[in-house]
Amino acid sequence: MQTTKLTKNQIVTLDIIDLSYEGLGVAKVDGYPLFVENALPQEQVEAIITKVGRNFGFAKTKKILQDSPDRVTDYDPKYIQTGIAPLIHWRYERQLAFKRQQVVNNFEKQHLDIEVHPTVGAEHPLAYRNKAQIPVRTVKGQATTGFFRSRSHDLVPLEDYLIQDPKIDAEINRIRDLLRQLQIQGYDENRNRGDVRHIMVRRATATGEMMVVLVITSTKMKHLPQLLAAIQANSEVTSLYLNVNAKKTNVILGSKFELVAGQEYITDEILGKQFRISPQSFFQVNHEQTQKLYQLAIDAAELTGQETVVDAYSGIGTIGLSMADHAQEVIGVEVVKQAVQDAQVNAAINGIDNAQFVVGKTEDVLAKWAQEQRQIDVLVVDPPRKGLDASLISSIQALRPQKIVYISCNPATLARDLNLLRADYQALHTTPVDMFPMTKHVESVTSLELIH
Ligand SMILES: C[S@@+](CC[C@H](N)C(=O)[O-])C[C@H]1O[C@@H](n2cnc3c(N)ncnc32)[C@H](O)[C@@H]1O
Repeated sequence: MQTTKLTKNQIVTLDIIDLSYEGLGVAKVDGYPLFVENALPQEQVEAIITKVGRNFGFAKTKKILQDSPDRVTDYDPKYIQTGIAPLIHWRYERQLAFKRQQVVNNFEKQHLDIEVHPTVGAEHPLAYRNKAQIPVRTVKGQATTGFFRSRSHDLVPLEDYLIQDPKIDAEINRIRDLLRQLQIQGYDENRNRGDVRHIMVRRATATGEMMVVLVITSTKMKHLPQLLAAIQANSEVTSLYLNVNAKKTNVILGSKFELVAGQEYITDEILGKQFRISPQSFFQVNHEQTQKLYQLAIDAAELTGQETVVDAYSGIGTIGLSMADHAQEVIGVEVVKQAVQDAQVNAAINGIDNAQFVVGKTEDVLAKWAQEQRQIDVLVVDPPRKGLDASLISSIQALRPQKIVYISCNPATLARDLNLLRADYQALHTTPVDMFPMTKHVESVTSLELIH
């Protein structure tokens, strides 16, 4: 609670004592926490207060009075302002230690005593993202691409997105130029008007195949045939889709994808296997780090060839299919139907005949299997940020797989779930893997064993 009278726009001198999980510097004024943009631990900054809340406030650095020895100085502040790379001003080794510490802090909150290994860092912490969803707006009369300033919908024009595959950047810039030549307008969200809302591009790192999805407000827009023909003129675009989203909403994609040209999918390669990816399907965004993450999951499963492995939240089947050679059988469970169809095709193109994939919610499917008293030896879970459903924990306790491999993109829900499982499962260790360098996101693999 605020005891000192701080006010918005007040200039204060702050000693930064920590970094929040959001990547903001933490300072305290008479015990009142302030979260400070562009400030690092060990720094002293002059800052302007931007928001004063009941229990905490926000501030923005105006001047650094004392630098952290770990500060990186040669960066463009746009990458912090847009949230593209909120940790870019911190030495990469410090980012890795910070991510490990996030896991440790969350485990401590749940009184969990689990060994946390050092974060597995990336050799290429920039230019790694294989997927982009870039907003298109009209700025000064012409279609413009970029990123929104954090917590706003003000477009910051960009040409270099720093953490994206540069070939994706080039394609976005090329399409933006085509929009300008054809005088096609970007979306105006206040009036729900304009033609092109977003450009989504995915590029398979191993094969170079590129998928472009143009998100438009209506297929009746002017010059659409010319635009589509010009996009296809780049031979690297092997798949071109239209997605119509006419609604006044922040959701990027409409529900229907229409293939305009090329193949329905792009194909990437992970740990020597081919994976076809449809536009609706989840696919890990960092190719280099995904292979490390999956290898850790395979190692944690300690398969002998005899096991029934369940790959829950299986996406296009990447993890299950990477384990299939070492297991008796693999069953994937995934809620997105198109992703399950991709997974089935992926099993076939890799000549894998001991893997099947089921459409459904993991919590529903495993509840049914628990009732049927099915035998599962190894359960791999890779849920979204909200973690495991409470009912899934009960099903796991009924099914009692010998091993669980928990891949998590949110250490808070990971710690919550490990705590719920602790009576039945011992967590052996957790390894954070830096899937999203320069950002605050923390991915990890935890290995658990049934307590008999
Ligand atoms: C973090 S991704 C992991 C996908 C895959 N394991 C991989 O490495 O590419 C989570 C996946 O879970 C799916 N999903 C979300 N909620 C689900 C649920 N309740 N049951 C099954 N799948 C779900 C999403 O569609 C997504 O494909």
